[in-house]
Order: sequence, then C-alpha cells, then structure tokens
Amino acid sequence: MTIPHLNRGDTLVLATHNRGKIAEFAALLGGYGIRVISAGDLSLPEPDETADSFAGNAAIKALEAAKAANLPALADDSGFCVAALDGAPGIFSARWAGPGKDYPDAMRRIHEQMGDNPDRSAWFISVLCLAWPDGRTETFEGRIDGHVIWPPHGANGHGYDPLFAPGTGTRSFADMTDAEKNAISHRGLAFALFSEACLPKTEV
Ligand SMILES: O=c1nc[nH]c2c1ncn2[C@H]1C[C@H](O)[C@@H](COP(=O)(O)OP(=O)(O)OP(=O)(O)O)O1
Ligand SMILES: [Mg+2]
Repeated sequence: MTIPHLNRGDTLVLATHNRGKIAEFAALLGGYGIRVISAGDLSLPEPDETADSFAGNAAIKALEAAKAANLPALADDSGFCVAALDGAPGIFSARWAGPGKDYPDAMRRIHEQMGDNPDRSAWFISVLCLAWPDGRTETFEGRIDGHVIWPPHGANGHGYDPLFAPGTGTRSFADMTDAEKNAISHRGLAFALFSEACLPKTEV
C-alpha cells in the first residue's frame, strides 16, 4: 500500500501537548508549505498512554487527534533510556517526572539509581505516528546514543535534555539550539524518515 502524502497547503495536527516538542517540530516543518496546528490549539484532550510500547502510544495519540480534528495528525512518543537501569525510564519517562513535570527531580532519581555503575550509556527513542481520520497509520523511529552527565547542564531544550550528552562529547542536548539538536536527535532522525515518506519533495 502506498503511504498517503501531505501536500502543500494541507493542515497537519501536531498531536502533542509538550511545548518543547512543538518548538522542535516547528523548526523541522518550516519550508514544506504545510499548515501546522497543535492539539492544544484545538483544545484536544491528552489521551491516556496505555500501550506497552512507544509505537503503541504514538498510535493512540495520533489516531485520537486525527479522528477528533478530521485531519491528518502527527504524534511523537519518546523516552529516555538508561542502560544501567535496564532501559528505564523508557516509555515511563513522562510519568517519572510526575503530574508536576518535575524534571530536576526525575533527573536526580536517575542519577541516584545509577549509583557508581561504570556504564553511563543512555539513549533517546522517538517514534512518530502519522494517522489519518480513516484510521490509516505510518510509524517512523529514531534513536540517538550517548551518555548520562552529572550534574545536568544547559539552559535550552526540555525534559531530560540537561542530563544527556550525545556520542562521547560533553555538550548536553540543553547546550544546543533546536537546530543543532534536530540535526542529530532521535526526533530529528525519525522526522527525516517521515518527511522522506510523507512530505512534499522540495522545500520552498
Ligand atoms: O528530546 C527530548 N529531550 C528531553 N526529554 C525528552 C526528549 N524526548 C522525549 N523526552 C522525554 C520527555 C518526556 O518525559 C518523555 C516523553 O513522553 P511523551 O509521552 O512522549 O511526551 P509528553 O507526555 O511530554 O507529551 P505528549 O505525550 O503530549 O506528546 O521523554
Ligand atoms: Mg505523554
């Protein structure tokens, strides 16, 4: 089956309530001639993320928004995975920060639970799901490997960005601009697959 495309002038719902993601997607989607509206702009509810995988939760969010808005919708389900914690917090990354989205506390708990484990490796995963109102979906996955740094540092970004440095470097994601991060991040890599499959070919 061929994947349906978005065309210039089409409207795409960003099925997320995370402002950090919205800012990154705004930068990634510039130049394709697609109109973008967020779930918050449409007062869509935040669905319960009841699946046991990134892909499952991305599909829940994308399908609910696509059906409610009667428009194609793009969701991101993502998380921060620490090797020394057997991949935790993983799909529970947002829930680790609690209802108050207390990321300093979530980062401190990761640091404490890692103790002096010499394995500092960690990675981010992003699964994007594009859903259509008729129920069709396509998913795209990106991953970036790196390591946990302590103390966290950097003033940009969101979530666990201050705790993570990609590759073997010392700059955290929170030390980077959105453009620098998008060029290498899990979300940027998943977006590149999505744009190749689903967006108009030439940028304006
Ligand atoms: O680039 C990132 N930089 C830092 N932290 C990140 C990143 N990417 C995912 N994360 C963390 C944030 C959240 O704790 C979890 C995603 O959870 P996730 O449910 O997909 O997003 P969310 O609840 O914040 O917003 P929403 O579901 O409305 O899209 O992983
Ligand atoms: Mg969420």
